[in-house]
Amino acid sequence: MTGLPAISSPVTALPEKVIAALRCELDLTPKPGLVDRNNNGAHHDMDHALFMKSIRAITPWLTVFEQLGYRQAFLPAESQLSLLRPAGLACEEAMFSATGQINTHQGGIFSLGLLCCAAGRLAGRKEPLSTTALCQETSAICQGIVARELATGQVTPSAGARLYQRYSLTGARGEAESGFLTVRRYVLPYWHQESGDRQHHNALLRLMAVNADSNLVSRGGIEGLQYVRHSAQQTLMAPWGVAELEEMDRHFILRRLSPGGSADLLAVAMVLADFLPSPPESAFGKIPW
Ligand SMILES: CC(C)(COP(=O)(O)OP(=O)(O)OC[C@H]1O[C@@H](n2cnc3c(N)ncnc32)[C@H](O)[C@@H]1O)[C@@H](O)C(=O)NCCC(=O)NCCS
Ligand SMILES: Nc1ncnc2c1ncn2[C@@H]1O[C@H](COP(=O)(O)OP(=O)(O)OP(=O)(O)O)[C@@H](O)[C@H]1O
Repeated sequence: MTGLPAISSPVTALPEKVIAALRCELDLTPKPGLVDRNNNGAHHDMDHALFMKSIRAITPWLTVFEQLGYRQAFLPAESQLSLLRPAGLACEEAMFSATGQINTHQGGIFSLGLLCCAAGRLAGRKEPLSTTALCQETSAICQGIVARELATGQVTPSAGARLYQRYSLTGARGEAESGFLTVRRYVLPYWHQESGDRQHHNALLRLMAVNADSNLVSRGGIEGLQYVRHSAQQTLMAPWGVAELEEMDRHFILRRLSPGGSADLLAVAMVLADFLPSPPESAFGKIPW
């Protein structure tokens, strides 16, 4: 698949929610080591404007992923990935051509593209969209991907495959195959503890504290990953705010560390959190009269 195929209107709200999440992740500022409105984090080849271009290039493909899922909803989940992949690769190509071959969103396209496809499959079978259903469907689509593409070493040599062989890191594939377990276990249960930007900063810190982010290892080795995890854990253990995040940003930039995998999972969390039930009114300390 090269050019964009003819597409009709989206059948679910997922493509729209994904675009909103990508924009929200990008605009969230400060973000340690990552591109945001203040700076380019640990990156020399990309900035906020380039990310915006990348989001525009990705946008039409999200409906393609959703519609592939919708039309193939009754095919077994295990046959879906190979049918989705040509569109995923074409979307990556559109991103690379919009950014002058800079990798702004490869991980994001993979994780969020799968969620769009999962939503399409659920809608095609007239099943309601929920956090659990979307995660289960994504996991079903990706069953066996780590064993097939990383464990056998058959995948074309990618950063992810090398890191699996050396450190058993399963990266974006492992997260998707687990049905985004890191997000479900470490982020969503705490989503309504905060609101506004602080809600998203809290989620990003929680992700950085636990995520086996292969980006960090390919840039800074296992020590780089440990440094980021430790730094996020320490920040969460004391009162924190923008000043602490800016301090982390300075340290990550000095060490050239960019938690790109956690940025991708933050966007995944934003999409999934939209399906969480609203918190009970008492959670906002409402006076009962
Ligand atoms: C799986 C992909 C992304 C391969 O990449 P690679 O081997 O380099 O994997 P790896 O996991 O190391 O990193 C890729 C990107 O994922 C993100 N990432 C890294 N670690 C994590 C993590 N723990 N959790 C989530 N995302 C992560 C980062 O942004 C990183 O740049 C991919 O290019 C691919 O298979 N593309 C084909 C298109 C496709 O199948 N699309 C399907 C859905 S549309
Ligand atoms: N705001 C963000 N800033 C930086 N990276 C992000 C951001 N949001 C998501 N990412 C993710 O981080 C990944 C880019 O990371 P990185 O630049 O380390 O990868 P690379 O280009 O493969 O490696 P390198 O730059 O070391 O050659 C993208 O695939 C993207 O999905």
